[in-house]
Amino acid sequence: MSSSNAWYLRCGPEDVGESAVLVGDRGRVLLAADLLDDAVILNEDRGLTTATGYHEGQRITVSAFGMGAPIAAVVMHELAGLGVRRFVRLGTVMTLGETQLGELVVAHGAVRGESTSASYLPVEFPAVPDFPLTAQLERSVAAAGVPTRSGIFATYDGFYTDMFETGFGSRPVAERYEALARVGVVAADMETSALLVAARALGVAAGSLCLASVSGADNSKMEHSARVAAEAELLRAGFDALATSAAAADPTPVPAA
Ligand SMILES: O=P(O)(O)O[C@H]1O[C@H](CO)[C@@H](O)[C@H]1O
Ligand SMILES: O=c1cc[nH]c(=O)[nH]1
Repeated sequence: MSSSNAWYLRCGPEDVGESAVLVGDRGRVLLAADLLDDAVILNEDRGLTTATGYHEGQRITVSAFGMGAPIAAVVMHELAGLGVRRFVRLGTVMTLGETQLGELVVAHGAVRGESTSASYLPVEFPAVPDFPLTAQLERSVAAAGVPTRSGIFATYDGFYTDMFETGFGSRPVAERYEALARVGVVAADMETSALLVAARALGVAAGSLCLASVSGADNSKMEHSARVAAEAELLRAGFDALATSAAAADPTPVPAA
């Protein structure tokens, strides 16, 4: 490892690819390491498990941040500092509107209901993904043949205040979700808008592709085995999009490690 290690990720520029996947659950990094070629686990400090491997000859780093926008932005910021140029968030979301459990959902933008993005750019700035990377995500999901949908996400900080009706939020959740669904919001999560804005500030490309795993209408969840299978599809589609985008940006074949 190099002497220019990132503060929390504790790895250096030579340890990461130009493409990265950001996941919440560290178990998804271990699943990703199984799906990638020649994967190496780099770090498990603070649960920020990070691995680098290859997909279609392209080097891809996968990092887990746990939950929430502040730490997701820390991980993106450190990876960008190490030289990562394109990011895809591969996570889970809650359904809004017509979105069905089990669908893979591509973000065309996100409502900035979290606070982290304002530390990067003022609230007037839109949370929008990189458009070529997003178009590639849509092609990769379509090629995988899994049910898919694209639309606007809404991102929040408060799991038990903004996303679930517990009586502690400042506004009824169902009322807000219905208003958002009426104007085309298809999913809610806790990181997408922060990552899209941070990426614009950091000068890197970012997109978000997530599995709709929890219903925003009644809080029902996908059954465990179906969810595990769908998460593998999610990772494969994300890897395919990143590898295709990397190959288009630099047509020189990358030798395996
Ligand atoms: O599936 P991951 O990537 O963890 O993402 C989602 O799951 C967590 C909440 O259950 C939040 O981090 C949310 O955005
Ligand atoms: O309930 C959920 C499910 C996925 N993602 C979230 O942020 N919340």
